[in-house]
Amino acid sequence: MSNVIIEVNQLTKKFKSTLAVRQADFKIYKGEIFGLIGQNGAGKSTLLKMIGGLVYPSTGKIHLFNSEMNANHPYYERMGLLIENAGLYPQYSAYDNLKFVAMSYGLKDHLKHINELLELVGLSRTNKTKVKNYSMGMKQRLGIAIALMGSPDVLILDEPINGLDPQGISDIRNLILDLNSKGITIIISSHILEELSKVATKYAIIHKGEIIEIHSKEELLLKCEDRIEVEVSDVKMATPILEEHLNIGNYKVMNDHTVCIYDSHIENYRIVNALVENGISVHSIMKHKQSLEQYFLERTESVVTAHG
Ligand SMILES: Nc1ncnc2c1ncn2[C@@H]1O[C@H](COP(=O)(O)OP(=O)(O)OP(=O)(O)O)[C@@H](O)[C@H]1O
Repeated sequence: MSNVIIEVNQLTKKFKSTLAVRQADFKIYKGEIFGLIGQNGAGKSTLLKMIGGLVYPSTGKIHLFNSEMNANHPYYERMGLLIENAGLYPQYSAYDNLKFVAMSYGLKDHLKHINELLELVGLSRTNKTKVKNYSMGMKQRLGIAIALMGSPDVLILDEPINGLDPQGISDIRNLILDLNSKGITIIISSHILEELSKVATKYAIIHKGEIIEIHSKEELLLKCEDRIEVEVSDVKMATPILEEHLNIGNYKVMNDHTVCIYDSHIENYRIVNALVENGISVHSIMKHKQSLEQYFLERTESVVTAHG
């Protein structure tokens, strides 16, 4: 049996003249914590809304549990969503909020699970405290409890740590790991890679509507180690040599004298030899370990690649 829970093929969403998501293609496997990372406006929410059935794709397909999705598909019941705000009733307690959701979704059977859910998200001691007096973190945890109401197999969380204080972030992170250990596949978006890195097992970088890279955690960490910074006399003369003599396409010009090469297989001496033999002075060459955040920012700025 396939472990693929969600598969999107050539998924595109256009809002009038805005291409919010362009030809997204990926699979999410059972048990993963799939991190979607992108700057503001990159298309994260739109992509998650399409997967969650809240926005209809312009073109492309979504398969959930090996079935092609269409509007009103019953498989949507196997997904819990926290996208934008959870639509809480501020004048009521967490318990009452969950009760209202259970009633309005016709999930009467789930009423008996409310206390378990409150326990799970760490809100069991809030008793009659009104939601309007909750911290942002508590509201987010209640939003997650609501998303968990129908005992979903997949949980979609859009920027769940946005605006939270360090304690709130840590609580949500622990909750995500706990839920995942109970078998729930999680899709989570953020614009902070460093934060996502504390939970995600897979990373998709979305930039201007396009999924530009997908990596496992191990691949991403490896990528961050593989940056060679070369300081030369003239960077404009150096880059054609890197391309033509060493077939290096994945680099970024940092300034007039510095170029960063993102290629793990090339030895330093080959770079130095090629440059020097072609009349370029090499002032320094150094392998750098990059922070995840730097890596993400550089990927989503103007990284020069072989194909432009
Ligand atoms: N309903 C809509 N109508 C028109 N344009 C939209 C709509 N929803 C999103 N967009 C546009 O699509 C693009 C992607 O937006 P989206 O909200 O998916 O990005 P995001 O990565 O979630 O950003 P943010 O973190 O700021 O929410 C943006 O240019 C946005 O203005």
